[in-house]
Amino acid sequence: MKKHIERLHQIANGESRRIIGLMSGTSLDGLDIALCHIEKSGTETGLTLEKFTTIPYEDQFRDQIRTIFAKRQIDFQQLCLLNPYIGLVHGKMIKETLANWNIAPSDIDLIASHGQTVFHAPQKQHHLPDFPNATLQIGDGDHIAVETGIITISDFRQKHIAAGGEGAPLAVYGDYFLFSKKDENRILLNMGGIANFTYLPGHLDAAAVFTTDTGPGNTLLDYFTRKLFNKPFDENGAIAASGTVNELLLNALKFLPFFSLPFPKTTGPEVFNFEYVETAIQKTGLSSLSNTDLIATLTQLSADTISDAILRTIESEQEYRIYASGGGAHNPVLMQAISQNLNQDVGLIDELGVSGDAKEAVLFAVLANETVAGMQSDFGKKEGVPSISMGKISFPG
Ligand SMILES: Nc1ncnc2c1ncn2[C@@H]1O[C@H](COP(=O)(O)OP(=O)(O)OP(=O)(O)O)[C@@H](O)[C@H]1O
Ligand SMILES: CC(=O)N[C@H]1[C@@H]2OC[C@@H](O2)[C@@H](O)[C@@H]1O[C@H](C)C(=O)O
Repeated sequence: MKKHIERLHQIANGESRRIIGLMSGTSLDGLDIALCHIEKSGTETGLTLEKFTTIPYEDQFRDQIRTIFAKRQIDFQQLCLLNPYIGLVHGKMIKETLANWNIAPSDIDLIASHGQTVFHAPQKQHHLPDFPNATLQIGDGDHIAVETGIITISDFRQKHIAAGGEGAPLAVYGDYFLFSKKDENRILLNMGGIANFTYLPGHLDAAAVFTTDTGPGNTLLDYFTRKLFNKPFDENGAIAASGTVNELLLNALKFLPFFSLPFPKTTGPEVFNFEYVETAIQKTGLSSLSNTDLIATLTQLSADTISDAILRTIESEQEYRIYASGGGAHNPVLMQAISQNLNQDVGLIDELGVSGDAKEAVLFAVLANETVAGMQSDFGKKEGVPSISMGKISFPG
């Protein structure tokens, strides 16, 4: 309808935009909602995080998603039902949050919805030569738009794949626009279910920006903490701190094709799951391993594989500073182990003015801002960072 196109045109040409960024990641902990006020675009992007909240998922909702999450065999009807249902639930969460904030939906220009990743299958993982990289996020954008009355941009990852990427990590774009700093080489490390980082060179050349997943962040920790301790996660690393790293198992866990693939690469819980750890335990022939030692070992695995990936990216002697975000930044055992491996303090992204818990949701708002109001930014020919706009536009009526 013409009125929607005209509204979009108006939003695109406005001085600034109010965009709600949404993120519901691989940890399935809840929906992050970041209300952002964004001026301009690209490297001139000016961001103010007006409000942020995380709406925790109810157990039943999380369990529904888990029936299909990162599984090769699923009930196809369940997938079909969850696609609109997640969109609807997210839409309701946004409406309730806006009501709590006393903000009318008509005062919001756009919603940027990541959706729920249910399967991630880069070619390096599925090994089927006739098929491209693939990834699937559900929680349909049309449902969010109709439920909230707000124009919604969603499904960001498909264009990245169409342009030669693996569909992730996408944080790199917003990282570059918001956090590049002249004369400081920066590593922005995000530790969610899966860990990834962006390298931002101090000379600011976009063509030298680099990003990759590194492997597990919290996904294995969460799984085994749930299974063995009946807790959702290892709060403040307390369990890991009470255990001892088992070097035999640690080495067996590192013996995985993913870790020897060249960078950049992406992954997910399709690889880093119960079977992966069980296979490694069996290979070691360990007859007994305490539950706390297992958590300590998995924490060290995340720390070592993150540190190793950073060291392989950074040229020796090059100075750099690390800023961490995501739930893993709240785990002092994980943070300390990375700091020890890299022989330097690991800072928090909060030092740069954005809360580490909000960062990913903010970055999707920035991606939507680029889609609607950006001039094309040129990231050169770097693998994994195609110079494209992303997301599909859903109108509310
Ligand atoms: N206080 C804490 N101590 C230890 N770990 C924590 C703490 N708070 C959060 N976490 C970890 O952070 C996880 C949530 O992280 P986050 O929300 O960044 O992940 P996500 O966005 O779902 O994942 P991804 O970025 O991979 O998509 C929790 O599941 C938990 O493992
Ligand atoms: C397919 C998918 O959802 N990948 C996520 C996941 O969670 C962390 C890591 O793996 C990252 O590559 C990505 O998310 C962030 C937001 C990204 O695209 O930058």
